[in-house]
Amino acid sequence: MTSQDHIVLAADGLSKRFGGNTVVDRLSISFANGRLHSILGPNGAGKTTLFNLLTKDISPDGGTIRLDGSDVTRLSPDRIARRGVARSYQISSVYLDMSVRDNVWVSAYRARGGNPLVFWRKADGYAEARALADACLERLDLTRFANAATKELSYGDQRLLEIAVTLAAEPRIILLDEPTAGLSRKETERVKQVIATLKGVFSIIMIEHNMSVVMDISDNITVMNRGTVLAQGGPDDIRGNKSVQEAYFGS
Ligand SMILES: Nc1ncnc2c1ncn2[C@@H]1O[C@H](COP(=O)(O)OP(=O)(O)OP(=O)(O)O)[C@@H](O)[C@H]1O
Repeated sequence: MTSQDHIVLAADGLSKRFGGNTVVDRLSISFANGRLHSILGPNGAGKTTLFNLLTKDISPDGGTIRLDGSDVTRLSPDRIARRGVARSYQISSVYLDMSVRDNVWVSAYRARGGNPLVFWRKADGYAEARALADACLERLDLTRFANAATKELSYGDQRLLEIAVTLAAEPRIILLDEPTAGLSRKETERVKQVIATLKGVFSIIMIEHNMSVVMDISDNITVMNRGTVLAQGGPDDIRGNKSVQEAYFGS
């Protein structure tokens, strides 16, 4: 077995209802180590709800979640995060008035157990958090903007900064929620290229509507519809899948 065969995160029979509405319906899915696994599906398919369940931001009504084979269904979001699962959100979560480096540094410092509000005391871990922040900026190709105010970045670079902030928690598994939403074609291309460089280093689960991004960089794709799995496979399998074409591409 190679390390890429190792299943880092898996859900089995996962369900979530809101009132009478079953939004995730006995869904089973697994994510392999170091792979980029995209989740596709029409609006309301249950993609974001699946993310919320995997990070335990909400609790399932049924089913189990396993992290490295052990049952984490009842763990808190904090405990899940401490075991290496981190998430970037659809809505921008960076502080616009802070410098680019400080945004990442705050995340690095907090993830290492420090309180960013007392950083001027130069508590233990300050220098390490700073080095980690700089490494995250480098990985996301943002080093040249480190001292700039975040509000001066293009929207595309702000989205990359959000990923840098996510990486500052030193996760093994990252969940990206529509990383190219609202970006121009050029910005989308840049974000796509940078995400591609994270493959292999991290296990990535990505909700994304942009079909060319998904097809170009994904190792695996799951298409969801009405809370269930409509199809799973590599980009070529999904492109050629008739029920996906009918349900999702409308042809
Ligand atoms: N907290 C909630 N309370 C009630 N209904 C909810 C809640 N969260 C999501 N839903 C409903 O669950 C369904 C699935 O929503 P979800 O956001 O998971 O879909 P999605 O596939 O991520 O869609 P999109 O692509 O539009 O983001 C929708 O009908 C939504 O209105």
